[in-house]
Amino acid sequence: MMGTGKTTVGKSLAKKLGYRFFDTDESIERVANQTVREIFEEYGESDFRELETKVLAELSTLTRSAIATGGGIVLKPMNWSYLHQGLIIWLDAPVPLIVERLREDTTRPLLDTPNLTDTLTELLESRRNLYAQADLRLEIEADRTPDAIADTIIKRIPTVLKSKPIPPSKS
Ligand SMILES: Nc1ncnc2c1ncn2[C@@H]1O[C@H](COP(=O)(O)OP(=O)(O)OP(=O)(O)O)[C@@H](O)[C@H]1O
Ligand SMILES: O=C(O)C1=C[C@@H](O)[C@@H](O)[C@H](O)C1
Repeated sequence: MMGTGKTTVGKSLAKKLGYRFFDTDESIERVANQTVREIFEEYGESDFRELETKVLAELSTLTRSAIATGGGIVLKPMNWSYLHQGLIIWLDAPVPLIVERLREDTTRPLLDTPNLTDTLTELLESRRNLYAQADLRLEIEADRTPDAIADTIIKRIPTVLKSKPIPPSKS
């Protein structure tokens, strides 16, 4: 979900593990040479989602990488086959915390709304069952630093891997 810390925590996680870090939004912006907002405005959400799937397909072949995805990656069933190439982590932050973090942010077109709390609540509720398909769910509390959250993830990875061994990749 937007603003839960995927990019911030993902970078910390990658550093601690000695992995590379990628962000699907950033990759999309590089490929399209446009911002996410510009893509939404010029071509619409559907074209953005297609680009997102293409980028995810490429990133999912990489090994030793932490990948922060856009919060809407869960919407397309096809994306799940790519997500399942890795270990999927859901950062489950409460709406008031996301509101606090994103109040001043204008980069997310789905949040162009007069009532951020209502919009985020609706979005989260419509996606909750999809996010719940993740391999690991972490409840995000306001006072936890990105490093502390990354440490918790690292501690819990061995247990998750017992029920989901990650297949070797080609690259
Ligand atoms: N643990 C944290 N403590 C304090 N601030 C945080 C924490 N995690 C993220 N933030 C802040 O919250 C904002 C959103 O974080 P971030 O961009 O990492 O979220 P995201 O899940 O990647 O969002 P999106 O998917 O919409 O790009 C940023 O300003 C970031 O600095
Ligand atoms: O949750 C979403 O649907 C989105 C999240 C952002 O990271 C971007 O991928 C885009 O703004 C859409």
